Amino acid sequence: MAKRGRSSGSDIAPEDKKRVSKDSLKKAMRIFHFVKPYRTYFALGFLFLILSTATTLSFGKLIGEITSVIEGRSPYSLNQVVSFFVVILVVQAIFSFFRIFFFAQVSERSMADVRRSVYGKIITLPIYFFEQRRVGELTSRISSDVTQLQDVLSITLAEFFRQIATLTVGTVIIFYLSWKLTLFMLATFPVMIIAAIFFGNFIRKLSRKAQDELANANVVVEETLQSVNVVKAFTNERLEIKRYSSALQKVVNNSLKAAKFRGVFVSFIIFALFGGIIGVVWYGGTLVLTGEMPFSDLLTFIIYTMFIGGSVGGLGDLYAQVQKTIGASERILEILEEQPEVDVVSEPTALSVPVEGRIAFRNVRFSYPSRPDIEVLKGISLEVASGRKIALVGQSGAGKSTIVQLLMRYYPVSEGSITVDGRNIQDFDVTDLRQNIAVVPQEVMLFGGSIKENIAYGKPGATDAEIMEAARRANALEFIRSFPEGFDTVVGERGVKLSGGQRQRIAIARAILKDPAILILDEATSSLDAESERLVQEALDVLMQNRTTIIIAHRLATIRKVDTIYVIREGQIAESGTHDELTALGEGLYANLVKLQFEITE
Ligand SMILES: Nc1ncnc2c1ncn2[C@@H]1O[C@H](COP(=O)(O)OP(=O)(O)OP(=O)(O)O)[C@@H](O)[C@H]1O
Repeated sequence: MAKRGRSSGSDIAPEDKKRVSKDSLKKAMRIFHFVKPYRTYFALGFLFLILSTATTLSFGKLIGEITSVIEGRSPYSLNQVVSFFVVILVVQAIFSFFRIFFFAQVSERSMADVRRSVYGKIITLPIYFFEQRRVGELTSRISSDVTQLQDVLSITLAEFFRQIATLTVGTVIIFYLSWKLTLFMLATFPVMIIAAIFFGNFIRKLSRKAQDELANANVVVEETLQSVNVVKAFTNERLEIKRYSSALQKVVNNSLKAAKFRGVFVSFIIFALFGGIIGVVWYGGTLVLTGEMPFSDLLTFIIYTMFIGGSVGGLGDLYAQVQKTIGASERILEILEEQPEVDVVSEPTALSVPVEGRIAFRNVRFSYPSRPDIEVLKGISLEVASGRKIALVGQSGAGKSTIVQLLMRYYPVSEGSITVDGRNIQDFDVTDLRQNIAVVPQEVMLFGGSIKENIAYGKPGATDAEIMEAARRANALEFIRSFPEGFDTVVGERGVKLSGGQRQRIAIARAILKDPAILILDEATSSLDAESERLVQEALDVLMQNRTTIIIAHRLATIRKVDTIYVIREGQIAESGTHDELTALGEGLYANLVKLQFEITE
């Protein structure tokens, strides 16, 4: 029944070329409301950031002071200054520790909150949302986009502040030391700033492209590992390696191109920086020689100039970080703003009146949101009285699964209505509705965990006795007991592989435990051996008792006893009636299907 989401390459990552405008910043800032609960930590972190930056900034002055002592122009002794230096170093270390400690508190906790919210939102979104996205794209929201935000909180923000503080305080200090030399030095800066902005932008675009290419390459890995059986069955290992290699080659080409420009950029900055320093040393030396400036001031000046140069160089990088973060937070906010279909915030309340399970489809028309031009259901009307059983038969692609997906409210109908107990399903709380429906799917999916946990998925919190009783009624007790660990046997990806029939009986046990008014059976297309078939059929008979049941039937032998059979053809009901009525039609569709299956099984 479950169809895999259609994936399209075009929507892999919404473009990230966000300009750092006032608007985009303001929008991205909304993500900071996740920081609010931790604002005390944040304030403390910031305080220590200011203190540690101030102590770092004092190093330049201290080195100047030591030179002053050597020149014999200081009232302090060398030991005094050096001891003070050591004290400052220790204090700086303590400040830095607390800065990191408090910022980590904020970033780790708030980002876990972001991840929780994003996951909570994603899992409650309607099915059609997942058909428009790749799973990899969604997981990268929770992993890499949030990591990007986390980096900003833990590193970038501190760096940004440090650079700005260094820039302003440093400039004030050097102005104070010698305005002439400062003006001389500042002459080199505009060149660097213009180059930084120009190159920075360009390099960022290139890196972004390389990142996209890497994401594309990862999609190959993800898809093929997920469906490794298919790859192997078609012996397409070589083909996939080739596909991955060519995707990787694109990554390498792009990254190398970006690296070339980054190399030019960095060497230019280094050249300009040291060129500036040489110029400053030359001019400063002249000032010292003419007696306009003491040598220790020149040394202090040079150290601060280096500080300032470093922060200007770093600002370009930080700008890129900020841009990336805006992109990341916009993508996260986009998901957070989606409309969920399930409310997980308020406690679920029990329905005031239990559902009886009367189902009616009235002239239901439907197109999948991903393919609005193709009408899959073209006016389906059917009724099932409470506790009755119907079967949907018809060729593959006729629309059988779609009918039950609409009943589950995975998608809204385009026209017409579906009612349960006379009430439109749109008016139900979606959780209430689905709590009253159990599905035994074609392909039973087991979660990694014990058999007990897998059965309890039908009713979280069920007691051991309830689980065992459900397993017994589902004819599953015997095979479960045959495992040495019994109910604690781990199944799923890393555990014991269960056979198709065993998995189905687990699904039946789940449904028995859930005890819903409405049951949907999607018959497995692959047939089981006679013994398994008997066990499953017996379990199903138990499960179906007193429940409204819709069977998506592939093997007609199993539906002889149902109350009404609906033959679906191209989204319409072509025939309906009991098995006997329909076979009596002679040249009818159902009669032909029966003949066909009969011939095949013969
Ligand atoms: N999620 C989807 N998005 C778009 N089209 C879909 C989706 N699921 C099914 N379809 C299309 O809707 C039509 C009906 O599919 P449906 O799965 O309901 O058929 P079915 O009768 O259950 O077939 P089968 O017996 O093979 O499961 C098909 O043409 C199918 O391609």
